[in-house]
Amino acid sequence: MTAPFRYRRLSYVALDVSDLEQSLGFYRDLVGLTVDRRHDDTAYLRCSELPQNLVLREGDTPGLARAAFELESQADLDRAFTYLDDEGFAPEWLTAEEAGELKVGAALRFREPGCGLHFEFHVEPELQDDFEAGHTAIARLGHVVLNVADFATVEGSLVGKLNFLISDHVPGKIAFLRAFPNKYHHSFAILTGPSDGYNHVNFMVSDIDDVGRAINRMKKAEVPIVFGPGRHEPSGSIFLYFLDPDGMTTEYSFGMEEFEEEGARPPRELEAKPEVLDTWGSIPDPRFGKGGAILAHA
Ligand SMILES: CC(C)c1ccc(C(=O)O)c(O)c1O
Ligand SMILES: [Fe+2]
Repeated sequence: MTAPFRYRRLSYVALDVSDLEQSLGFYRDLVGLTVDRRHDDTAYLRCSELPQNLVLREGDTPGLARAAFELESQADLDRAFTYLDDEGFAPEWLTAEEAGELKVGAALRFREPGCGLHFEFHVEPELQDDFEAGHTAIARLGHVVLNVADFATVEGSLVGKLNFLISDHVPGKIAFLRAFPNKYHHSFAILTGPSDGYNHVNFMVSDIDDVGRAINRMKKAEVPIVFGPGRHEPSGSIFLYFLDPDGMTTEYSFGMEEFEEEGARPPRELEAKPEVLDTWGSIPDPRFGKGGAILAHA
């Protein structure tokens, strides 16, 4: 462990979409998120007690604008700022107004140079303890995945500098990363690809029936299902992937391996073969994980 800060969890992801009304309808009515609030061209949706798990903004290019992680304390955030600055990540504090819009106590942002993604670290999100799920028992925002052209550099930065631990990997091709000391098998993953891009966002559901019901709901709404249902070997989860109105991929998954902070098993080296991605034998549609850029702006 090199960096002097501890993650609490993946808090939210921000996507630019081509048509806010259309995407809002998709993530609310089909994925099952709740719209918490809207300001101008931006909507804040949630599936948990956090003030947002997905931020949607209308923009010219659909894609991933940022991934936001909650750190354990203000002291972690302060140490992270100094460390990131020293390491050349050029972090910037959000203004009080921006942090207020996000309903967090304080926040910083920086751009990871290897993949170009903006990361946000924040603390003290305003929690709504009586939050109730909609038609789907989404437990939490699970993970976000990127396609990266320079896999070794990005993996080196995330693991060597930003406190992610490898839970499992296909060496040089896929890395499933947990945000230490968060217990979930992965909150972030990278796949090698010809160019940098957004692969998918995942929501973890707490009932296997939510996956089954989603198959029929998506089919009825003519939403393309692009992979699954199946079971991932790495995390052990049952999954389903489908496309949003801009062709960006969303995953539902049920179940995931958890790790203790101390004494966790070492990372496994997995083979680069289709059965690792789905032990039930389905094959991804060519559109899986292809829609959406990693955006130059946060
Ligand atoms: C097919 C993608 C890259 C994938 C593979 C495995 C898991 C898992 O073990 O949970 C995922 O979540 C994935 O998105
Ligand atoms: Fe996933």
